[in-house]
Amino acid sequence: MPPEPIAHVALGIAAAFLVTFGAFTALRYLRADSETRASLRLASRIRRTWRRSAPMLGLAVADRTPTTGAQLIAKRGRRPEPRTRIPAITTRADRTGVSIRMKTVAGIGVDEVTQQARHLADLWGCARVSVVPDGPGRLLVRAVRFDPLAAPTRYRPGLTAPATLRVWPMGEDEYAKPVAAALSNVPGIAVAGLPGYGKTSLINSLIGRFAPSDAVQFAVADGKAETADAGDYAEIAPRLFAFVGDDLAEANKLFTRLVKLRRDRFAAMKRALGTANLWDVNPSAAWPLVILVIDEAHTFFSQPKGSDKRSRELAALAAENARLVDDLIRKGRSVGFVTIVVTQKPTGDAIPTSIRDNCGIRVSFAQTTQEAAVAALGDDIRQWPDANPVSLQDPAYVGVASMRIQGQEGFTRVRMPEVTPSDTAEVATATAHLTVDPAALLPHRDGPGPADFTKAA
Ligand SMILES: Nc1ncnc2c1ncn2[C@@H]1O[C@H](COP(=O)(O)OP(=O)(O)OP(=O)(O)O)[C@@H](O)[C@H]1O
Repeated sequence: MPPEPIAHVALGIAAAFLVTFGAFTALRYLRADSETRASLRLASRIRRTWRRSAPMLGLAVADRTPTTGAQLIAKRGRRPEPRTRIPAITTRADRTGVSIRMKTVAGIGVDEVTQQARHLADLWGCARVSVVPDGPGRLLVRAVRFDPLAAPTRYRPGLTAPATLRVWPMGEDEYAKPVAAALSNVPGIAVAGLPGYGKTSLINSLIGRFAPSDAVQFAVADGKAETADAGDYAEIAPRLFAFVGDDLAEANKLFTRLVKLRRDRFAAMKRALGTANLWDVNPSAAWPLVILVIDEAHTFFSQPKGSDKRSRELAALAAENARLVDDLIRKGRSVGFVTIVVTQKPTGDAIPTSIRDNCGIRVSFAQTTQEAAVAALGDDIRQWPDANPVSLQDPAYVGVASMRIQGQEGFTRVRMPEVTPSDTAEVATATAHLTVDPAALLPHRDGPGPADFTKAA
């Protein structure tokens, strides 16, 4: 074919491609909601201006070594101009902002881009910009248009069982990225914070989310409730296989029963499941994950002052409660126990430090003092002032907690969705038929082997 028609065909193909691409972009824009449209406009601005803004912020390098091609086409006797190399980017917009995938170039990596994060945020008109590695030679830059921590969210649990019990989706971080806490192989979770900042709502989210699964059983000791049929958990009682109020002796009976269950499970598990760790085979209806929530936990552990007979009895019960819960946290992980210790007062005088420090995950809503923040999250929190729960003392931060996230350095603030007691109660009532005492599910010592038991279950 002569050269002219070839050029026409190539131009035609390019034009068709551009028209299709333009139509696709316009359609995507028109179908998006107003928040996503704003993010799409931002993404387009970031791509358009990147070649100019990257060098202005020092995110470009001069490549002085000419390529072979450049040498060949350079005018005789003249050295080719150095090339400016900037990190290549692609963007993806969502409701909250834009995720930018960036390829590193020599000398410009995560540290260099992080140093410019504040300037990038100013340049793009964003609330925040974060930078994390995304595999070798790649970065993920997240630009959020507004502060996700400042906007309360709500979660309404449904009746569908979660796809996995290994993680608990908790909320979103300050870059609107989902945050989940591992439940698998985690012995305990400590939740601390001032009254009214969202601890109960967080527990509602846990119960509401996992109640539809027949592979989870819940027990609650509520130090706020005077009787077992009062307080925050009364309406979800149908989905709890055990429930006690603030009576130390009743709580003692529950913790003793659970330690016995832990031991019996340990004795039976290897034979029945062929493993000493339930997470190797995942919890099931016959071998459910046992979640024990101890709310206002200090009620059950604090030593009363006074030397009269009653005080001495209560002190003995509190010490025994501490010993039993410590046992569950230290030894319960592999047999499928997760103990959640919720308290307004995380300091050593209220919660034994061995219990608190053995909890693999620690979460803190607002705190009034540095001492309480350190007790809740550990000494390292002093080095992360932005995420310190003392700075969360503001009505705008009800529902925001600080925690460590696996694989991420330091502490992160997380916006938890509000889950109302009535929504949780609805799920608990609808799933009440799934409630079973896990002790009743244990195979008898001389009973059926693993295969027979699975059938029986
Ligand atoms: N995640 C959230 N987002 C927005 N608002 C929330 C959230 N969680 C709780 N709230 C609001 O704060 C109020 C108090 O929450 P919650 O009862 O969970 O606090 P708490 O820390 O358990 O308090 P207490 O220690 O007194 O039990 C709720 O009634 C609700 O209106």
